[in-house]
Amino acid sequence: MHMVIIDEAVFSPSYVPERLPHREEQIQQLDALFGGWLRNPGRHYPRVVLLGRPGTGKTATLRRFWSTIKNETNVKFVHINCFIYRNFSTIIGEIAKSLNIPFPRRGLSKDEFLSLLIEHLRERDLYIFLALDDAFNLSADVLSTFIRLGQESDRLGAFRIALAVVGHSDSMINNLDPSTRGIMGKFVIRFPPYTRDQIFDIILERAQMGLAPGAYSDEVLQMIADLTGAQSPLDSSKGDARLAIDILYRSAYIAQQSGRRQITPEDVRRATKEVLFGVSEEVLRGLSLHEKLFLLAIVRALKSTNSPYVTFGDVEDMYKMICEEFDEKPRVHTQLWTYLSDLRDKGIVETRLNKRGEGVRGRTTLISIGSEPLDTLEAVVTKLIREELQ
Ligand SMILES: Nc1ncnc2c1ncn2[C@@H]1O[C@H](COP(=O)(O)OP(=O)(O)OP(=O)(O)O)[C@@H](O)[C@H]1O
Repeated sequence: MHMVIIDEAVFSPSYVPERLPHREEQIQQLDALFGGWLRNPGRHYPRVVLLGRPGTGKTATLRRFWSTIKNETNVKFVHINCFIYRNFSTIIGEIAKSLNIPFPRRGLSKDEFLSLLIEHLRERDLYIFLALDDAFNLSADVLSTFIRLGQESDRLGAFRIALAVVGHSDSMINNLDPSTRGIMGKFVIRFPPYTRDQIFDIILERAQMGLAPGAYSDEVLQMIADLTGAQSPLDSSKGDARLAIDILYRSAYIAQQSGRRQITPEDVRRATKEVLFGVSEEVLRGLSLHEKLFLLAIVRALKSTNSPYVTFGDVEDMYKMICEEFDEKPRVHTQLWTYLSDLRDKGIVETRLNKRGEGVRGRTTLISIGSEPLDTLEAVVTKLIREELQ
């Protein structure tokens, strides 16, 4: 079998790459808030909230930042996954475990546990950089406890704790009582959803590290980037690098299992179908007759090429042929553009502008379908058209 994937490890969820493209600013902000304390800890309480939707690199950025610092310091990094550890006793237990502190499992009050922790830090002259990841899983009460712990840890002479709280949205902080909210106050670093171009850079680096040379083309990476990247920061469902990397890996796997050396657009469609919901038949049924004919034209035009994209012009030609086939009078050019934007809004097709556009009208908009194998889509759309014409 041809090896398409040459390094599985770079696709594992825990892998943190050397470079994190497009997160330079966030790393700098972390350094501004924590760098001084980490290199010479104790004199104040550094704290931050990292906010961004899933897959925007919050955890990776935190880990990358830490790895640039760790050798210079007597601080320990304690990372708590709050999806798994949700209540006070399991979190304090995890902290104790990662510091090798022998802790009684029960029998102490919350305050006694906290005092014991601070006491141990003082005795061993240790400091901790505590990351509460996915902290929206915690109750406001538990989250407040750890935010205040840092504030109060100087009772024994030094601020022994730095805190990073990670979440998806402002509501995690807004739900806290005003005085605790005040402690986190203005220390917020935001992680905007990755745009298509940014996702492209990220998966290109991953492909260079993990896939055989020649196994991937720019076009295939672009296709994944278009599917997963945000078109604007307001695009609320997109911008997830984890999803993009996952689709890349699955596409590579499918190519490899099929005994091919190269990932094809159809591999990407199959891979995407595994991780996203495909287009539902209900949505297709709701399209007008000519919108269905136009969609069928996109599908057929894509099938006739090996490229992930076709131009609007190609589709228009195909549409006219299909109208002839079904004995329908073609709709006018401008109407077709309306269909296209509707199909895009419904998530059935993606569009992008051809950067190397030759400037010929209709040749500059590229259309692709990433979420559904073309054969399935063609069969369903054809069936629906026939039903409607009967
Ligand atoms: N800028 C980047 N460069 C390279 N890889 C990245 C980048 N951002 C994220 N990734 C990768 O995407 C995946 C998800 O990133 P990460 O776990 O940091 O996201 P997150 O924002 O913490 O998500 P969640 O909120 O779901 O925990 C990881 O595999 C990570 O390595």
